Amino acid sequence: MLEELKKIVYEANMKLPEHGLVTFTWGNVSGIDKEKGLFVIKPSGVDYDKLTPEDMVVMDLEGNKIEGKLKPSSDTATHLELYKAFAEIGGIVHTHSSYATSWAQAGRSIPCYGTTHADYIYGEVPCLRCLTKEEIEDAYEENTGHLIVNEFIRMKKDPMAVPAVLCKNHGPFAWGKDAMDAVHNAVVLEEVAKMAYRTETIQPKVLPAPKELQDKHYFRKHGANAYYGQ
Ligand SMILES: O=C(CO)[C@@H](O)[C@@H](O)COP(=O)(O)O
Repeated sequence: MLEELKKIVYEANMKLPEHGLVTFTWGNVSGIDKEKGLFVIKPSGVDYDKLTPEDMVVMDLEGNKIEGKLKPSSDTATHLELYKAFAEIGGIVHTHSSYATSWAQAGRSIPCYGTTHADYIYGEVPCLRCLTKEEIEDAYEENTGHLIVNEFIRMKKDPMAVPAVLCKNHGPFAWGKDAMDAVHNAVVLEEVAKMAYRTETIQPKVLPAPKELQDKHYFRKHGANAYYGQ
């Protein structure tokens, strides 16, 4: 079932250690088949060097395992809530990548300090609050998904213009139009987090890049008037 998607999601997962975004098994990637209403996700706690495409787990949007001999990622319910809320999302990545997680642990959103960030992410990468005691104790992963969805709606953020978020005291989630695009955005997020940290270290009083510059770089690559590339 979904052999092609399993292969793509497997390959997307393997990009995480390749890009230095995961230590041990600290991350997962999923991808959705929107027509079938099914998504494929990495199994929980399986070493990347032992992972195969056949190990990928197929889930439906009600949280039922449809195929796979292994347990799905412990973060499956978070992925599920994002897929249910945002139809544009085709792939999701969760990691504990070092710089993005450091910002999340500090409870800081990542300001847009330059065009590297603005080329991919419109405005800051928001850091959301930590879950409450009740939210943690009851359906933790599902509540993480609810928080991301509710906060994006409250902040009127388009998830395709801001394809990443930081969960306080936890770490980043990134997403994209498919699994590989989500990995691409997770790599960008980590680079941007690293650069922002260094920027504040070199100049603690630094301000975000001018709005006009952010707009120019974001919109020359995205939307109806984009002209970047071939
Ligand atoms: O957040 C955590 C662990 O704290 C998980 O996201 C991470 O270890 C990956 O878990 P899975 O192996 O996908 O279940």
